[in-house]
Amino acid sequence: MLKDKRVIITGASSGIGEQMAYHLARMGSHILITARTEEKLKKVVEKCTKLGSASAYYIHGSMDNMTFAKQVVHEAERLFGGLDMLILNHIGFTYFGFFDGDVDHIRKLLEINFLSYATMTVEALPMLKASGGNIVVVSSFAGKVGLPLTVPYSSTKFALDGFFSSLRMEFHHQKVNVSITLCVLSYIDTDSALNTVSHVIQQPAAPKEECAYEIIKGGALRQREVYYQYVATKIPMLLRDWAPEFLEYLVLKKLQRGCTQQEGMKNDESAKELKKTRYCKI
Ligand SMILES: NC(=O)C1=CN([C@@H]2O[C@H](COP(=O)(O)OP(=O)(O)OC[C@H]3O[C@@H](n4cnc5c(N)ncnc54)[C@H](OP(=O)(O)O)[C@@H]3O)[C@@H](O)[C@H]2O)C=CC1
Ligand SMILES: CC(C)CCC[C@@H](C)[C@H]1CC[C@H]2[C@@H]3C(=O)C=C4C[C@@H](O)CC[C@]4(C)[C@H]3CC[C@]12C
Repeated sequence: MLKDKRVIITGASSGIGEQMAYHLARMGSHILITARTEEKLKKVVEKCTKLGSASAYYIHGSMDNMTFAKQVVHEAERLFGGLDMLILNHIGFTYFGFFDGDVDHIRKLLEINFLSYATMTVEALPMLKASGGNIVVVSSFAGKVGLPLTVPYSSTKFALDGFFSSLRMEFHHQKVNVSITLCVLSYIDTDSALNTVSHVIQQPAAPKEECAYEIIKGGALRQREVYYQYVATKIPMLLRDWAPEFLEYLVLKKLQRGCTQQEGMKNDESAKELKKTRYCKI
């Protein structure tokens, strides 16, 4: 289904985005990837070409700049003459820890994680309407359920649900033949996730390769939502709607247990660990 399709993937220099690029390359798609780090993008493009992509290009820049967000879409138009799939996946740098009161950080993160998604969607819509294409939005369990330690991040992911779920309904009503797939992910074993939270979160992380495949499949099949890993995200979603207090109790109990363990730490090494948990890169 994806052979010769023209696809943009954002945040594809590492992690799930990088894996999506490799899957699409094997399927023979035309690929335009983007992120900030040019050297990494170059390597991903080289690998995509070897894997069999119909063509592979990159454009580097930061998604806190809406002019750049639009430029990425224009580049696809220039290179491919149209677009079949827009995969929105990048996220900006944030901390994994208790909310520190920094509202400017929320504003900045909203620009990268949310406003650039809306900007690219608006810009790409004429091409997607012409092709009857797909918009794929990578979100998180933290974009469906409020979780401690992720206040700014979670806010941006909830915003995506509001924007894209509402837009999807308007598309149905207006008979716009563009699908919107929102992906609700659990903990995935990307380097950045493992570096950030593996010392805090005990549950195992799911494989990024399979995760990337499920996201692409959901987009190509025009599913409204993708849940990965299915059980780890779907069961708590049922609790969210039918027993919210019970879900909150389970999450808080986990957090409480983690904090008690940390408070019990006395030596220097453990104190360092605690500091890491409060202010970590996401
Ligand atoms: N891993 C996980 O456990 C989970 C991940 N997700 C979601 O999956 C998606 C991918 O996550 P993951 O693969 O782990 O993340 P990574 O950190 O591996 O990848 C993030 C990508 O975004 C790029 N990026 C970072 N800052 C900017 C910026 N300012 N402008 C443009 N691009 C930027 C990075 O490249 P560069 O630094 O070169 O710009 C990189 O390519 C995200 O939407 C995330 O929310 C959801 C749930 C769990
Ligand atoms: C029923 C539950 C208690 C389920 C809990 C699920 C928890 C463990 C899952 C759901 C969403 C996940 C976070 C996420 O969305 C994105 C990122 C960005 C990445 O760079 C670093 C890891 C991080 C913070 C994930 C950490 C693990 C989270 C909180």
